[in-house]
Amino acid sequence: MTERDDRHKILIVDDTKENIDLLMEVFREDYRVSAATKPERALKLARGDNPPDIILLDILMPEMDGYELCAALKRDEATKSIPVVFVTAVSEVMDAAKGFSAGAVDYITKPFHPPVVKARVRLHLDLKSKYELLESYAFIDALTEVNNRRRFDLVLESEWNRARRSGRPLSLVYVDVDHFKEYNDTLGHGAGDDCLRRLASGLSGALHRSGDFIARYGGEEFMVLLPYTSQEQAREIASYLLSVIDGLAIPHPSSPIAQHVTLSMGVVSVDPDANIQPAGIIEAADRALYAAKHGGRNRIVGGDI
Ligand SMILES: Nc1nc2c(ncn2[C@@H]2O[C@H](COP(=O)(O)OP(=O)(O)OP(=O)(O)O)[C@@H](O)[C@H]2O)c(=O)[nH]1
Repeated sequence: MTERDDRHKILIVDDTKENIDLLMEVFREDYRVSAATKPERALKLARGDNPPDIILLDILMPEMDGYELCAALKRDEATKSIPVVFVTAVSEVMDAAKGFSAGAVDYITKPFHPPVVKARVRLHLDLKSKYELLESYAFIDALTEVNNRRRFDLVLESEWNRARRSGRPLSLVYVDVDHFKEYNDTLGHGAGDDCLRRLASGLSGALHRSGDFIARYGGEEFMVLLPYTSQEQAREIASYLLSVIDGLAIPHPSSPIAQHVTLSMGVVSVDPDANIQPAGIIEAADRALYAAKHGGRNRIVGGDI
C-alpha cells in the first residue's frame, strides 16, 4: 500500500526551466511541487482532479502573460479559489495593481530569498485553509450539523444541471417530522432539539452512496437529494430511511399515530429533459409530502412533476 501524501501542492508556472528549478529547490522538501511551462498546461492541471493549493505564476510568458492566465483562473468556478502569487524579476517592470486586479494575492521577486518566499507561501496556504473552514461553517446547520438550506439550494442547482447533461434521473425526498409541535409541547424545546439532532444523524448515517446528499431545509424538515436515482429506487431508499428512524424508536408520548417519532416523505424523480426548474422539483415534492400528511402521516407518497 502506498502512503498518502498530505502535503500541500504547489504549481509553478514559468516558461524558463531554470526558474522552475530554482523554485522547486526551495519547496521540494516540504510540498508536492509540479510545474508547467505553458499556460494551457497550467489551466489543465488547475482544473484537474488533483488541483494545486497555490500557484506561483511568472508574469512574462510568450503565449499568454501571467495577468491573462491569472484572470482566466479567477473566471473559472473550479479554479477561482486557488491563490495565485506572481513571480517577477526585480529588473522587470511589474504593474502590481494590474496583478492584484487580475486576482493575485501577492507577488515575490527574483532573485529569491528562500525564507521569505517560503513564509509568503505558507501564509497564503494558511489563509486559504481558514477561509475554507469559515466557508464550510456557512453551509452547516448549527443545530444538527448536516448541510443547511443555503448549501441545499446550491447543490440542487448543480445536480440539476448535471442531470440534464448526463440525461440521468435526479430524485428528491422531502422529509417532515410528524406532530413535532406536540413533541415540543409535551417534552420541551430542548428535547425537540435533541430529537432533531438524532433524526439528522440517523438519516445521514443511512445514506451510503457518494453523491447522496442531506440538508436541514427548515425547522423540522429535511431534504434528501439522490443523483442518478429513479423514482422506484428513490422510494426504496425513502422506505429504508423510514425504517432506520423507526429503529431509533424515539419516544413521542403525545403522537396520535404512534408511540415513537415518525416521518412523512414526499418523493419525486425528475426526467432531466423535462422543461422545469429546480424550484419546480421542490414544489412537486412538497405536494407529495402534503399528500403523505393528509393520507395519515408516517408514510411515503410519490409525486409527479
Ligand atoms: N425543538 C425545536 N422545534 C422546532 C425547531 N424548528 C421548528 N420547530 C417546531 O416544529 C414544529 C412544527 O410544527 P407544525 O408545522 O405545526 O408541524 P407538526 O406539529 O410537525 O405537524 P405535522 O407536520 O402536520 O405532522 C413547531 O412547533 C416548531 O416550533 C427547532 O429547531 N427546534
